[in-house]
Amino acid sequence: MEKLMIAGGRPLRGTVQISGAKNSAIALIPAAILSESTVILDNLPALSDVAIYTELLEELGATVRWDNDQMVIDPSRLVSRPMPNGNVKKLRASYYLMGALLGRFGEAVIGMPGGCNFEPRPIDQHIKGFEALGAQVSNENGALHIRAKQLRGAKIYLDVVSVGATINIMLAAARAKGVTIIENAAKEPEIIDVATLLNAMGAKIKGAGTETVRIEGVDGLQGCRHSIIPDRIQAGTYMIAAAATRGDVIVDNVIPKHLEALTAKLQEMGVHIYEMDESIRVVGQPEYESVDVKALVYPGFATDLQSPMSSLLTQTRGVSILSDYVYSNRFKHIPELVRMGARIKVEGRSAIIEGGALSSAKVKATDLRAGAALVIAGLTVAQGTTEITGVEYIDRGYDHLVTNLVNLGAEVWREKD
Ligand SMILES: CC(=O)N[C@H]1[C@@H](OP(=O)(O)OP(=O)(O)OC[C@H]2O[C@@H](n3ccc(=O)[nH]c3=O)[C@H](O)[C@@H]2O)O[C@H](CO)[C@@H](O)[C@@H]1O
Ligand SMILES: C=C(OP(=O)(O)O)C(=O)O
Repeated sequence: MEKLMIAGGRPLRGTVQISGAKNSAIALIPAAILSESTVILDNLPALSDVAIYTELLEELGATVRWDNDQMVIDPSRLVSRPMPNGNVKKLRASYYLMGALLGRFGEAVIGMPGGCNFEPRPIDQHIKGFEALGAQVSNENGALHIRAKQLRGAKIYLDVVSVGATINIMLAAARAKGVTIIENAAKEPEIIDVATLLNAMGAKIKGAGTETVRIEGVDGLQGCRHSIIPDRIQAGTYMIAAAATRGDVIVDNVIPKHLEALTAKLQEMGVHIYEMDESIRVVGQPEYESVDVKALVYPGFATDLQSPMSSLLTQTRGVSILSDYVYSNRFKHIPELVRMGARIKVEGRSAIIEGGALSSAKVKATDLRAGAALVIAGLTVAQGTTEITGVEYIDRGYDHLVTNLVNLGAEVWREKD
């Protein structure tokens, strides 16, 4: 096991290149198996979740070649083998194998997914969708058995706006007979990315990115080449880190529109932001106003940026209220920030954050974005060294983190724990 060491207090300065989006990649890789011929994914991030997904596809019989930021997936020999345990339990997104295998073979046996455990992550809406398409679903010894003689298009109204359910239903419906309409669908950019890949494979999907997605099922899908969208959460994390360290950073290879909720909030605090076509420059200021932030479904403020944002809010000169309306208990990073001297109280789905300087401490990342929050906090601390354990969570979502931060002038390194 390794730990991350940060001697903070240095403003980040320079340019950081953002890789492809984790939350797209972990849906696009399973989506590729709906095809019977080779799919090439470009702009792939070098993340542990991607490595685990590669193994999952290989266990199912696919041939996968992953070189730098490109993955070549040949799913022609893939079979729908039961996957009750093992790698499926290591990541939340293994649940996309349910929709993909169901779409291609009419059956899937997949263990209940794992992933970052900040609070329960139900999949009832995914199951409701599969059932509406004509599948029979049963939970046997912790694995879902999903079978359909023939998937048939249906109208599905999601009770909650869910990224995972929207994508999973799209995957299965892509090869159903007839038309499926998903109402109250999630609108995240990663959903558009999956629909773009599927359409390039020959699917007929319209409306991805709106609350109504229409999928006309087709008999077969073929290979294609697709480039993954930039990771808006990594980009947002570097933007927040630049502001928190009073730095001056160009975050490059981004789609600025995907970051609008964050940009607006940073501007409200007093951070200077300059948007260009594919990059955003963030210029930190000596003092910031406190603000209230509500994490919501897209295009609202992303729940994945809520934890990193909490560290920045400790740098204001007032009291901020940070609420999460997607995951009401996603606050496991708060006790660790308090260990670093932050004055934060959690009340219901909100953290009440009083501005003030932080100090170095030994802290633990308990999930991916909690880890990002602690990195940002550590970067702001001028005295001493912050030690962060639980680096394996951070590796799920931030590729080349140490190199990127060092290139921006930070003093950060990894050590054996
Ligand atoms: C809408 C939203 O912001 N989704 C985020 C969520 O996606 P993720 O796909 O994990 O979560 P969903 O979008 O599916 O869930 C949104 C909400 O719906 C609830 N729910 C979901 C599915 C279901 O079957 N039943 C149910 O009740 C969840 O508990 C949650 O409160 O976490 C990901 C990783 O942190 C983020 O990248 C996504 O942007
Ligand atoms: C928690 C996250 O990932 P996952 O949903 O894949 O566990 C995240 O991206 O912040």
